Amino acid sequence: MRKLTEKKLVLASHNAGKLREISALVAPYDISVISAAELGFDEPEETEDTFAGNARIKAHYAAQKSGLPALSDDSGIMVDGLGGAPGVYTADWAETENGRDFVMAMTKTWTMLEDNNAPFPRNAQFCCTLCLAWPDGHDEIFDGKVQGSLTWPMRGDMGFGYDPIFIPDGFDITFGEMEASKKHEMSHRANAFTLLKQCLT
Ligand SMILES: O=c1nc[nH]c2c1ncn2[C@H]1C[C@H](O)[C@@H](COP(=O)(O)OP(=O)(O)OP(=O)(O)O)O1
Ligand SMILES: [Mg+2]
Repeated sequence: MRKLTEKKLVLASHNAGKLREISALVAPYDISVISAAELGFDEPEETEDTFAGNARIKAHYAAQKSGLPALSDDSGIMVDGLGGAPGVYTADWAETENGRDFVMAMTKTWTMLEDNNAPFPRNAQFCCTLCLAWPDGHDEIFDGKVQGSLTWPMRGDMGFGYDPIFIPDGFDITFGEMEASKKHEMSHRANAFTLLKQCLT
């Protein structure tokens, strides 16, 4: 396992919600971060069908372009009653002509569960793969998950994406209703980051 000796890191994401969360997770480590979005990098096409495959594409792309180590996040929600969909395609399900619409994507997800008469609890898991890549082509990969169930209607306006309908196991509030500091203790992203920490210390 390679450690990050550099004190500068590119966050290889264009998602403001993720950037906010990853910045907070990295904050204690005395590493200055800049996002691929701030550097004006375009988004590479996510052509793989696994979280790790797409995380690798994003991190290596930003590391090559910047000449700095880069950290990417590929994530999504896997819904049991939909055979694990939308999974790697979570962001794609929200795509419209006018950009992403997660209210539409969540409505579609719930409607499909209703149409399937899916039993309760409607279990789902958030998955996150973090990839730390260096300009020389080396990378380290870490996976995190959090189990929970889906609820309807949407609740809470904190967080992003599917947060308003996801209740993590052991709680009675959605990620949309949860303080960021609490989500950072137990989310899929936090769990992957706990493993990544070995590269930072
Ligand atoms: O904590 C989360 N809370 C709610 N929703 C979430 C979360 N984590 C991932 N998600 C959903 C929304 C996101 O759009 C998609 C991942 O898609 P994914 O391609 O990995 O990210 P993205 O395109 O939004 O940003 P980017 O690729 O620039 O990092 O899964
Ligand atoms: Mg993406």
